Amino acid sequence: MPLGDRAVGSARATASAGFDALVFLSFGGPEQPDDVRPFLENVTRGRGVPPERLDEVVEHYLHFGGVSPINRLNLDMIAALQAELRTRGRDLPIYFGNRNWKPYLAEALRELRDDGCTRALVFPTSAWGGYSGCRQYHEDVARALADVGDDRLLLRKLPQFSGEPGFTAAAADAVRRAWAELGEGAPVRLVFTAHSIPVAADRTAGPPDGEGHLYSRQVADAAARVAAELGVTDFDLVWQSRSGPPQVPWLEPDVCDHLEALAERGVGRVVVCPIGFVSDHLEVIWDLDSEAREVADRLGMDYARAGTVGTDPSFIAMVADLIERYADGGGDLDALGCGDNGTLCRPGCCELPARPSR
Ligand SMILES: CC1=C(CCC(=O)O)c2cc3nc(cc4[nH]c(cc5[nH]c(cc1n2)c(C)c5CCC(=O)O)c(CCC(=O)O)c4C)C(CCC(=O)O)=C3C
Ligand SMILES: [Fe+2]
Repeated sequence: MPLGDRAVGSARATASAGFDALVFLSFGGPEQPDDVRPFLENVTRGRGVPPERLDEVVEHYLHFGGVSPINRLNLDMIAALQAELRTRGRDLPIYFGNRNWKPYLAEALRELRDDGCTRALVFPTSAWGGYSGCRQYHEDVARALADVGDDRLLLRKLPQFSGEPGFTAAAADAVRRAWAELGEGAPVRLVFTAHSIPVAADRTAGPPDGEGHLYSRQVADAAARVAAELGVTDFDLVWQSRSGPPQVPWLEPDVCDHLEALAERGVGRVVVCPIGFVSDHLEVIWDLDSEAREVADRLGMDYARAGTVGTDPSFIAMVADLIERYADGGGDLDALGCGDNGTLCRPGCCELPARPSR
């Protein structure tokens, strides 16, 4: 741009830096039994997930009629967010797009472009850094843009939000409700859980000049902040839903193994808080409400699962705050996870480690 144009005035520069749409970017999930296999193939392409594991996961989805709750839950969040933005006088249109299933991100981009929008903020439904939680969403944006092939589009991904007080406040409220379900009685052990990832992927999570382990550090920080809000000093952090070949190490302990260990130590009551996920999607309702609950029942433990933040007003307000911080072109563009058109927040950030051969 010629210097003369730049000197026209900051007012114009600010106005032109504003955003005219929001893209709500999520994981996606099947809507009917026939979707399950192709969906899982999308998720695991090139990832070395053993076929036996996929067969098991197919069964989990079929147990719920081949329908993941994730799309409906995302639409609920979108409705709540739209309402919140409206009450703030910010009527940004919201477009819904996914990584692994319909509606795909590229469809959302075509739709917003056809509606005359060119500059969109992207809210990803992951709070975390790391390859799966952050970098892969940048890759989704880059791939969808290449697919749509319209170089007028600007997509700015919002940063990782695991450190936002509204996120942990909403999770703390959900733990309080789960506690209330158990009622008075013996002490209750508080157990946080998040999606396991390969140990090697955790090691490379974060900027390459940092200490790595960004994902597990963020999860541990968020858990500690929720516990602090509840006045709990002694709690556990465990992992769930591991896949991949058994000889590849993933973050441990697994939630079910941990319940066994707690029972051996005489713990009789637990609240499990799925801090790693924003909605009650399949990995929550299967792995925690079916598998882990069954283990707890067998061990004679009282078990309550805290809700996810979902449409909790303090979580939705946090998302709206985040959007407003960036909507007029402001906000910290160096914040971890923030990037334009699929550009990584740091070069080499959250590298996907080479997969060990079987
Ligand atoms: C860190 C993380 C998040 C949290 C951040 C975020 O929210 O993005 C997350 C979320 C989710 N994971 C989900 C589902 C699945 N994840 C899988 C596989 C994997 N997840 C991984 C990591 C994560 N996953 C990894 C390292 C793999 C191995 C394959 C690979 O390297 O990519 C598989 C394949 C089968 C299996 O092996 O389990 C499925 C079906 C659903 C949707 C559930 C629904 O349908 O309701 C959601 C929200
Ligand atoms: Fe996953």
